[in-house]
Amino acid sequence: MSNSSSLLTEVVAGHFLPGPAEEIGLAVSGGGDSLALLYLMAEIVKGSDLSLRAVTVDHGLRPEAAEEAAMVGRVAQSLGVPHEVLRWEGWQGEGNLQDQARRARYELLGSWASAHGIRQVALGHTADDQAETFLMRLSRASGVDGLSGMAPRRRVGSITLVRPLLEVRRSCLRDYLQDIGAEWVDDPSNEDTRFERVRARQALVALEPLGLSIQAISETARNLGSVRATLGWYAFSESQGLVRVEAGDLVISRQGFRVLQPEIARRILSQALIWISGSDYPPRRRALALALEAIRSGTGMSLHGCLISLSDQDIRVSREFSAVEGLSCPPAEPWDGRWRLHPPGAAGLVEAGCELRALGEAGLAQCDDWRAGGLPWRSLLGYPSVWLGDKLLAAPHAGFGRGWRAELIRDEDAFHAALLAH
Ligand SMILES: Nc1ncnc2c1ncn2[C@@H]1O[C@H](COP(=O)(O)OP(=O)(O)OP(=O)(O)O)[C@@H](O)[C@H]1O
Repeated sequence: MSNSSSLLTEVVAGHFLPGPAEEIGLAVSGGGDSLALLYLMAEIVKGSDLSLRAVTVDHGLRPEAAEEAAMVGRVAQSLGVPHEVLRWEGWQGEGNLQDQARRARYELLGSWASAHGIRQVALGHTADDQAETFLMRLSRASGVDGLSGMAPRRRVGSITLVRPLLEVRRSCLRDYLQDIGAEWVDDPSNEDTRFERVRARQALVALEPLGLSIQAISETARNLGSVRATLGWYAFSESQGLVRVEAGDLVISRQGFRVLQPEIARRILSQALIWISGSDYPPRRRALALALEAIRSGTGMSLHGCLISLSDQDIRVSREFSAVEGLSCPPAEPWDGRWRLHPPGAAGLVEAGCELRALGEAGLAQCDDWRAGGLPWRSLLGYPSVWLGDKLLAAPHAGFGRGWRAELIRDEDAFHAALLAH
């Protein structure tokens, strides 16, 4: 092994410290970076308690994709690594293709890992990817969170995504592949200047003479990552004493919120809106600034499918009725991604044809005892209830219909913990 490849092996191995026997997942596209990762990891696990399992997602978008996936399969086999191909067939021909393909890929990877009991999945992102992302985010005037770029480890549901090459240059991996006589595939879209990432890559070449090197930019992203983690920690620690869950609402002490540093207040409010709405993304910075201003001046507002309302003591964030007005599902399914309703009785039998919907004014008008639960009227409109056609059968939060029980899927701990991760 040459000096440079033993250094590379050491860098990658540093991300998988010795521990109990474990199978590590590897997402390999067929591109040079993740293929190099496959070779390096195969070297690292030799004689250790670690084993590997590789996967390629075929998005079915390019005719060559199936052959590329088969090529990865051949390499994996030659290294004694089991390999599978997962196919994505979800493209409807509308919206942002790259974004949808990426989301689908992570979803497929997550279910694949869970099905194999894999807890860590390694990805081939490099320092170049990090610098490109930084530049793209800079053009959107991102804050600390956006500019921190990708983290070397990130927990997503029950798996941890590991990026052992985040400090390694792409050119270094190409040299390594050439040294060992390996082949890889260059995706033609990597040259397509219609993509912002490709334009960022070209701009980085132009910036290099100014000293704005990939190394320097990815180091800046790393430094900001450490600031992001610190801010997340402060937001987490403040939120423990300030925020509580009341049924499905988040209630924040107004007095405590008022004296928070603006950045910490922004993080807590942003996370509250994500937690209630179930959205993958935070609200836009500008919208969030308006909401913070509305809270400061004592008025509420609607944002991100949530209602922010104020009382003398509290800021209450609840689901906005209009965001869930048309939502219905069978009683056994989660409603709005955040509620499970359990029917009365041990057998849990449910009348045929009934469904879960938002309570709304029509439902609430039938609930004489709605005040007993202590939730404000406007919040209650967006709570789940059980209907048979136009007939309200149960509204557990409004004291209507016996025996039905509502359970929150994302609990209070999940709210606080998410502040650490974002
Ligand atoms: N189709 C895919 N199947 C499996 N893993 C993938 C796929 N596409 C991307 N990945 C994973 O995500 C990482 C980053 O994706 P990106 O789109 O930057 O990679 P790429 O340019 O397609 O390939 P590479 O990073 O391997 O050169 C890859 O290194 C790989 O680990």
